[in-house]
Amino acid sequence: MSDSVDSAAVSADSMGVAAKTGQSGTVVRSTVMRRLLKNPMGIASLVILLTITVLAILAPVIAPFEENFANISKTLAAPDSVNIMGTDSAGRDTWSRLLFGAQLTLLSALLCAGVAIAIGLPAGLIAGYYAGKFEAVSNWVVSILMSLPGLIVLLTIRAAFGPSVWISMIAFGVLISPSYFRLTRTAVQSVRNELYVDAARVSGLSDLSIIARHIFSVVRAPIIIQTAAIAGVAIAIQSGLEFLGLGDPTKATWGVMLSEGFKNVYLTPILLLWPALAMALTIGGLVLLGNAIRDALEDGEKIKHRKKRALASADSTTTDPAKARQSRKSVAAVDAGTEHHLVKVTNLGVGYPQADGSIKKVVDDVSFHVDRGEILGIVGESGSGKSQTAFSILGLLPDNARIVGGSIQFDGNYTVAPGDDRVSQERLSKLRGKRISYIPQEPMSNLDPAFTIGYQLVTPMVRVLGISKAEARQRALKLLTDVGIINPERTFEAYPHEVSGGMAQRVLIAGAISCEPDLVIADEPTTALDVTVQADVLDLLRELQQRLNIGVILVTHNFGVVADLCDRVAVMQNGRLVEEGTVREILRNPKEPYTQTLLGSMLEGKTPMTMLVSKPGSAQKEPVA
Ligand SMILES: Nc1ncnc2c1ncn2[C@@H]1O[C@H](COP(=O)(O)OP(=O)(O)OP(=O)(O)O)[C@@H](O)[C@H]1O
Repeated sequence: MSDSVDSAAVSADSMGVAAKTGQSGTVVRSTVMRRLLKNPMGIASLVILLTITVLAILAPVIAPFEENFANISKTLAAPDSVNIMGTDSAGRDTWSRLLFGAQLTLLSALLCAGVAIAIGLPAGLIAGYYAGKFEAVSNWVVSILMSLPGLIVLLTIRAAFGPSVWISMIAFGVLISPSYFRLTRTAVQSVRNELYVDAARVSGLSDLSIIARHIFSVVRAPIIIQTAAIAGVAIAIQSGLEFLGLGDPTKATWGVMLSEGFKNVYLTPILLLWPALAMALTIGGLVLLGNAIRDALEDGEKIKHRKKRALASADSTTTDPAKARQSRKSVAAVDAGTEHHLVKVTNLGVGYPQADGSIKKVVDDVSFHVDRGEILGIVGESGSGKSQTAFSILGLLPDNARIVGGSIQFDGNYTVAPGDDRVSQERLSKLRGKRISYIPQEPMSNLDPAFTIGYQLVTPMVRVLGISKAEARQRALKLLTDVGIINPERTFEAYPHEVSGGMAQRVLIAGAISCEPDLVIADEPTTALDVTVQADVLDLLRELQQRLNIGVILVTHNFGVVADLCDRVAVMQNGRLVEEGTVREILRNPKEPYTQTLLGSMLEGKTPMTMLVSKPGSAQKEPVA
């Protein structure tokens, strides 16, 4: 193992220690609530809101009078020992009405925010993640809702259904739901194309799991802030309607009390003070709480998954992974009459529609195959179509990409059948993460920063292999050891930012082989790594491929990597496959001028390729010359 990996492991070790001791610059392992309570803003808002909530709940017990009990012999009275906040113009006790008003105010704010979230959040998640027609229709509905004059709609509803606070708040919740929709959709769009979302898809997670795990965690904090703000607005709107005399006169609410105080402002100005103070404290408390929770959540995400891990180790249900694997494999039957290879790409064409209606081909008439236990290198300069070919096999082409010809078979089954214009996601979702896995180019961008490495390894295994979390944890630790990570326990607990690029790539390799795939597609797996780590990662890849008898497609622009690692090589230029053969053939006798140029640029001024010296029983190749 290289020094760099050692030092990376050491630095991760030291981080782990620091995390435990809570030193600055490290992840502080505390609960969201603890973080909230460390924040003066959090404490102040919690004290205010909890006090108001407790008082509202206990109103029937602690209020000295019924909300509408009127003592007409004591109107507009100043505070005394019986009526501690005085009475209104009908002789009703202000303190009692304030308490009952708190109940109604808080519940109506909750109802309004709940309705808005129930409509706006799922719609925003679906529109942001899937886009397409649903997004177009949602945008249309949202535009209509936003163009409605809210106050007039509320007045109309009040006229139609009577002065019910609940109906007004449901209507207001619907009117305000576009704010949740837009917030959620924008947040989802910002992460939808992140590599770690693609990686999650490749690891076999369903869309629902990806939305719940990777996408929802991004929108959660803004939603909480928004909810605090919207609850405050709901209180203000509800009180405003009641202040205008449009509320239910039989109910004691802060808006009605405000109106009552306003009418008597010259006689008893203090009547205006109490409901105004209650509203200001509640709305201010909500805003402060929203901000404090947002701050706490930024680290709280990590806590949640520690708890999940603790539950995982307590989980005793186990399933035999070998059986799970066997049952998975039995699903894939070989189509009769097809020449059998692990992957067979036949005359594949991929294109993108252009503004003038034409389709620009970026992969054109490409054919090759890969079998178990062999490594095929796809080599070519930047833009030659290597990644587009690999993404066609993985089903990760962008939405606007079109299959313009040919077919792809995996283990005899078509994932792209002749005549298809898109990769069948339905067929591929049964294979991705289970039988086909992916090692990406940029290790850091392919790990979700919000989840620990262990969590990201365990989740696909539980799902795909059907094993318990405890067993998946054991397997993940073994895999981390297998890929040369010195302290697997610590790496398992670490977040992606706590490990080096080389370690992150090892983690992704561990993830790629975790569900015992038949095919691994590695897209420039060493490009983003320090040169000192590249050789280690390639060695690891070769060792695992031989031990597990996996088929590998290695996308690279580097003939040196091909020479060191691959059995066969396909050379691509401008979307076309110009030459294909065994590595020895191509390196010894390149027929195409393009291949000769590529080889020449690699060899020019370089020392002889010592890695090509053959060793009996080894996978290394003979010298070029
Ligand atoms: N979403 C897209 N829309 C239109 N053209 C695209 C899109 N993605 C890729 N292309 C084009 O497809 C061609 C092949 O790209 P591809 O990513 O496969 O190249 P590559 O050989 O993998 O290069 P690199 O080594 O730089 O990744 C390029 O000309 C590129 O501009």
